Amino acid sequence: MDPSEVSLNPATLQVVGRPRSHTIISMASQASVWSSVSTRSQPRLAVQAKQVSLVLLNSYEPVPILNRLNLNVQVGTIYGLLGPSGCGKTSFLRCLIGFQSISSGQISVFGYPPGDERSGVPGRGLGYMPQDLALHEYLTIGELLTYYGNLYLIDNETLKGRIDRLITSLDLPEKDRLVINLSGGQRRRVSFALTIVHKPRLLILDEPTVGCDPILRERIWESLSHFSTTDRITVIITTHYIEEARRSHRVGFMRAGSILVEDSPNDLMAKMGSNTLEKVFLTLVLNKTKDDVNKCDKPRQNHQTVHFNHHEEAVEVSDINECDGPMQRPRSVSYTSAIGPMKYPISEVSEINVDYQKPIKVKRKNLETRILFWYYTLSIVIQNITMQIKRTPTTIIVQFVIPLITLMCFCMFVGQIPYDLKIGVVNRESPLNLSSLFLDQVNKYVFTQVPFDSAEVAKLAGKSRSIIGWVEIPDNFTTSLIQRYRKPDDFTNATHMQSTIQLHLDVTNWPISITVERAFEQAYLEFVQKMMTRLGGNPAITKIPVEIPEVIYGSLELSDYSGIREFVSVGILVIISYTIAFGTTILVVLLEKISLIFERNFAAGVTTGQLILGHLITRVAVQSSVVIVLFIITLNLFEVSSKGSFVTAIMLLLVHSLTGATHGICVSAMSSSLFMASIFSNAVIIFFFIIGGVLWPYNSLPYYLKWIALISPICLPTESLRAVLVRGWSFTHPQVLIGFAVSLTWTLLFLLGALRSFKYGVSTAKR
Ligand SMILES: Nc1ncnc2c1ncn2[C@@H]1O[C@H](COP(=O)(O)OP(=O)(O)OP(=O)(O)O)[C@@H](O)[C@H]1O
Repeated sequence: MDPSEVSLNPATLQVVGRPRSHTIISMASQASVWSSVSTRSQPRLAVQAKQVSLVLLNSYEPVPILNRLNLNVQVGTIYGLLGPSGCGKTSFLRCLIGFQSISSGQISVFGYPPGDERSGVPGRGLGYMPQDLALHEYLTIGELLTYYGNLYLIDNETLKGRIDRLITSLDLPEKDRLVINLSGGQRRRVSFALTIVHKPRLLILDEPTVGCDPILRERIWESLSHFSTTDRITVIITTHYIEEARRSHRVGFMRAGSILVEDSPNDLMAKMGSNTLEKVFLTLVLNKTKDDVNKCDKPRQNHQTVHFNHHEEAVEVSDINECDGPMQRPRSVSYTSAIGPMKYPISEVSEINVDYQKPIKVKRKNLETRILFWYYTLSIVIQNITMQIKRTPTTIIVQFVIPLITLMCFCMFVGQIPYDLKIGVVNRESPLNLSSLFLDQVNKYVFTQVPFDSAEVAKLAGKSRSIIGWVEIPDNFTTSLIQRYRKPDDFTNATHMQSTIQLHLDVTNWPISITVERAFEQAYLEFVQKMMTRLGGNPAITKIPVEIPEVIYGSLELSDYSGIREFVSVGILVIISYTIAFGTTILVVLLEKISLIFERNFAAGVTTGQLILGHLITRVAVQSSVVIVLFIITLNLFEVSSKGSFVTAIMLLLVHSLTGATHGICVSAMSSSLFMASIFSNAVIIFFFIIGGVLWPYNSLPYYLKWIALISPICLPTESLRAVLVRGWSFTHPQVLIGFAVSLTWTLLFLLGALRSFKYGVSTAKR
């Protein structure tokens, strides 16, 4: 029989499940109800796992995580999933919710496979409390509860009432307190409140009591008992506080990916001859094998009497099933809580739980309704992210200020002529000669001339880098130069040497040495023209006989250096708009992913597409303003041409930011830690920066690298932006279009990569 077809009415269950014998069942004891029911009728199962195996692929080899795991959880019971750290509890829960696909076996949740809409899991039928707190730190308690309440489609009035009741009964601070200002225990209570705000029919709690004080732990267990007893919520809970799991109706002990044994805590303790569940745990997990346990699992001979009184906080077990050996002794176990009565009765929480007696009905939604619902959820996600962005204005300021400072620094010095360079002068001629005329022409802004008596001393200064080089002028320079000019046919080697100015340079700094060479060439041209005038020659013959009467694109007014600035600054603009979007997206998305906020959202029924789109839309909205401001500053302050359409240029930069943001989401989806993401992203960005034609024309790249550069997300979009700005090409020009095409293609690829990686998690299940 399909478990989902069984009536969920607790009254029916009690009738069906009433034992024929003289078993006494306390009304509060669902444990005994279920142990009786299970022997007499086919119970309705909330969760059933049959022979479930999971193998994950890490970087080196397949890792078996779950191994033929079998587990049954009946509706309206608390199931304690116990086991040593790393035995696979969380992995199983993730499979159950549908976050992780299993390698083999079968799981059904309320009769359907995980992820099936009819089970309501993930979605409104599930309350999932992940191991981490998974809370947005910059939202208030009220905003968080409202966010999840809206996702679960609770109407405003009802939600308001529930939030108030949850705050009171879980003893939370006022609802406009930011989560970041809460204590650890308060955060855990908020996390618990988010899990139950929508009256789910299945609660999955992964170590909800870890790090909680005894009062809080008691409160959580009290709530769970109430939910299962009164409201027939099914609870699956993992915990390392083994003794507290005695309040479950059934516990399953896991080891190495499979369930060793499943039973009610009292039965287990009796069978194992132990008076604490912790001893059972140690015996099972450390010493015993499954066979040892099964030896004791003989048919029950005695009736069972269980008293479980919530109000007195005591459990008594007597006349326990008999078993061979040490298991035969009847035992009486009592568990008394040291906690006094709760400040707020749990019934205040329970008031919100009413309607999970019925299976979730999935109405056939038409396409239009589905699309509307999809956009409704997306809009809630966007509102939530926007609220967080508003709460952290410093991050927006940083997004503006850091690129602005970078760009300003870049434009302030890249392409500017170096100045105040100390150059040594060894002039062997007497003053008032042509050598002095030459030295007068050397640019005084660029060079400070430092006279030296001999070449040896100048060389020592050059070696110690107190000067960048020195000029040496021979003692007979003027006479030899005039002779060279007047009698070029009578030109000897000695004349050549005597009429030559020698420049000794440190050429390790390329821009500096180029500056020196150019400055001296310029000084020499000016010197020769002045000399011609003095000697009665025609200065016009000293001009270089090559002219550029017109330019196709660009301007000759730009000096060499400002030309470099114009070339590189366009690339820098592209890199900044890409990397800021890339970096901030990685930070935001990866932090949400590793703090399990994404998991909580998925569990609430938000899809990967909605989360990705929500982040993309908000990121690009913030990024647009950054890009526009930077672009305007670059154009106006730093001599960058803007011949083409402003709108086309901005559009190119925005599409480029979008590529950066999707790249960030893709890296976040594939990374499991910030460390891994930062290593990966730094490597990628530096690679793109170097081969993307930002610093130097990509045409100089070796042939095979050129092709890699051309298909990279930086190179062609940078060329397109240059084409728009410097040449004034329009949107329809093929070289501009190709920039858009490359950016959009990469955006699509990154999106697909992100969707795939988020879907399958960091590791892929091997079938
Ligand atoms: N993505 C992964 N790739 C490879 N191995 C993984 C991955 N995730 C978990 N594991 C391994 O799977 C095993 C089970 O992990 P899981 O988190 O399910 O254990 P657990 O029982 O919940 O532990 P704990 O009680 O400490 O939370 C561990 O050995 C863990 O190292």
